[in-house]
Amino acid sequence: MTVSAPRILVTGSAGFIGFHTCSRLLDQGSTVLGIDNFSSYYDVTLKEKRTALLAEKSGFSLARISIEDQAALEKAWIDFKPDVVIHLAAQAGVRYSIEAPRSYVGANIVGTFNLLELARHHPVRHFLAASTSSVYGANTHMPFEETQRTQTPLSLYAATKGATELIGHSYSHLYGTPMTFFRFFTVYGPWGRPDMALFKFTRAILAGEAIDVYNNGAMVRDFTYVEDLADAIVRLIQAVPGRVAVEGDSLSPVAPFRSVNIGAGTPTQLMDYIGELERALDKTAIKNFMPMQQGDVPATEASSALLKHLTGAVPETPPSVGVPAFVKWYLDHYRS
Ligand SMILES: O=C(O)[C@H]1O[C@H](OP(=O)(O)OP(=O)(O)OC[C@H]2O[C@@H](n3ccc(=O)[nH]c3=O)[C@H](O)[C@@H]2O)[C@H](O)[C@@H](O)[C@H]1O
Repeated sequence: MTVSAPRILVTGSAGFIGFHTCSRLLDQGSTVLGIDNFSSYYDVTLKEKRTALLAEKSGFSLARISIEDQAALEKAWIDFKPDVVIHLAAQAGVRYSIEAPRSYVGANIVGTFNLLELARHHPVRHFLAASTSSVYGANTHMPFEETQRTQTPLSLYAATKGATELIGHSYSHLYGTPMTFFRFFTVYGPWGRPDMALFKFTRAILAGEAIDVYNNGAMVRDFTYVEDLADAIVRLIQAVPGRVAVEGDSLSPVAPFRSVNIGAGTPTQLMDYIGELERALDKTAIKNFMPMQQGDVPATEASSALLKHLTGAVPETPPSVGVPAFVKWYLDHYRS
């Protein structure tokens, strides 16, 4: 699939999902401006290495700025003149939002607001932004459909992401900006985030250390392989919200705005995910079973029907393929 919009501004380009998204866009011939502040939330060398790979591709440029720095952001935006914006920069992590709540308000609320203000004054063809499956919060009706209520977040992380969807909707209504908010479901794969389960477990198992297994392992996640996710993001660029709703659509009745799940709809038990990792590493994990953590949700399962309607494809890579792919990358990256 080709991307007709040639100039794409991607925030969070040094991040896990930003890196994979930029990589795919550049391979398809787009011109990409990456924006990233290289936050020290996790190992900055990983972000530098991802960026070095992007810099080898033609069409990529980088602005090392924070989305909280409105003046710097505005200059970068005006100089680049994007047709499309893909906003992935965020303070991520569900459980860390208990420890460091203020960083979530700054990056997620203020940062997103700055970008929306720029889209208001310098219109783009499509503004796409990352939200999360965590917005479904206390909902228990599975699969999670985009038309469900999302008023019961269980963490500040989820609350800030839900708030950006609401703020986005108001701007889409007021200024006519076409907007799509992606709800990601536990994304994993090569170049992954060191604060997430797969990376933490791999490091611990290889070091002969115990892994912490929350809620005694009684957790379910609709894990999404990152290559599938990047493919869905790129396809959704073309699905500019208009006036006509498709079946099961979350399209706003008053604005060119929708939220869409990016998930496979094939949930996996946490213990099975750990089992895939043990097989890939050929090592049994020492397991430290722990209680439920504050802010966590016990289960997620995406309805992928809307994504299928909009793009013709849904994530298909199962953990039995994706987990070994992560392990191969991890061993190549850290053992060479
Ligand atoms: O889709 C989302 O809404 C979120 O996905 C991701 O959150 P999670 O689903 O929590 O991912 P992840 O850490 O891989 O934990 C996976 C499972 O392992 C459990 N888990 C985790 C760590 C640990 O040490 N032990 C453990 O049992 C853990 O309790 C969970 O059951 C993103 O980080 C987040 O930014 C957000 O986008």
